[in-house]
Amino acid sequence: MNSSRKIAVVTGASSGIGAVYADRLARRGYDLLLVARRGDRLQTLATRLEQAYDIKAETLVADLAQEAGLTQLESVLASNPAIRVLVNNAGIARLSPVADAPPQDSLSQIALNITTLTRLTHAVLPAFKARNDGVIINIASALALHALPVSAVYSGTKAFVLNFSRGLQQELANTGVRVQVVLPAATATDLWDISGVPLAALAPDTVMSAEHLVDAALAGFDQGESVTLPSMADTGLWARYDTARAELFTTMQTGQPAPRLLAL
Ligand SMILES: NC(=O)C1=CN([C@@H]2O[C@H](COP(=O)(O)OP(=O)(O)OC[C@H]3O[C@@H](n4cnc5c(N)ncnc54)[C@H](OP(=O)(O)O)[C@@H]3O)[C@@H](O)[C@H]2O)C=CC1
Ligand SMILES: N[C@@H](C=O)C(=O)O
Repeated sequence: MNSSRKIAVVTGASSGIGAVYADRLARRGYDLLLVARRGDRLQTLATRLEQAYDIKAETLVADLAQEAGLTQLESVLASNPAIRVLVNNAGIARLSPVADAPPQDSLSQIALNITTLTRLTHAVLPAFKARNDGVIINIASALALHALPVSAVYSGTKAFVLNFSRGLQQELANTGVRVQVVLPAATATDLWDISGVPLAALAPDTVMSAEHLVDAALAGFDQGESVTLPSMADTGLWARYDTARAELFTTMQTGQPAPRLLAL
């Protein structure tokens, strides 16, 4: 993924994983469009990266959970032919039982983690396909594969990101457009404290740094992985999981109720 003056767009670049993606893509020679709500942080990062890597970094201050901000970024993505990479990273977690949370907590996760990611993908795909070139990196989560009593909605949104990405990978298989989906496990970012579960409550040895996470995810990209679990050492585990998943799907195509479920 080296480039000469192509633009990478990183959503949620004002902190955490997105800020590290911005750094690493700048290091690879990309110009950047950094997007988030906190413009001061975006600008500080943009200035640092321009100086460090001799690239151009622009910022777009936008609330991607609101129509105005999302539409603004969609039109940039659809109209700037230099954009070759989209990192769909912006996301939030609100970790609590559904019964204890206001509906807005669920809706805000669905809006940013699902709707925004989907709309931004729609916005870049026509140009990527027409050029037969482009990269979309979607940040899901280990919780795409797992649900906790406090993560029903968050896990649901990340399961969407995983399945959306895997469907897209098949749709784009015969094109030059690559989609990578990344499933980080716990990573040391601000997300936790904002989510309602403090980072300090996690066992430190279960938490990866954002730098290690992004470097591992990009190493997975470079090695051709389409689904990257950055903290998973045994790739055979994923292979077995995915084989079992595919077998399950195939064996469900019987057109008949399973024998145990036949009415007595
Ligand atoms: N940390 C972890 O353990 C894990 C994180 N992830 C995923 O990684 C991604 C990045 O999160 P992470 O770096 O951890 O968390 P951070 O809270 O550090 O970063 C979230 C980013 O999203 C931006 N953002 C939040 N809301 C909006 C909005 N409405 N409009 C635009 N931008 C917004 C924030 O910027 P601003 O507030 O300035 O708008 C910030 O830049 C998320 O998708 C998350 O689900 C996945 C697995 C594990
Ligand atoms: N963001 C973390 C939990 O809420 C995760 O995705 O693991």
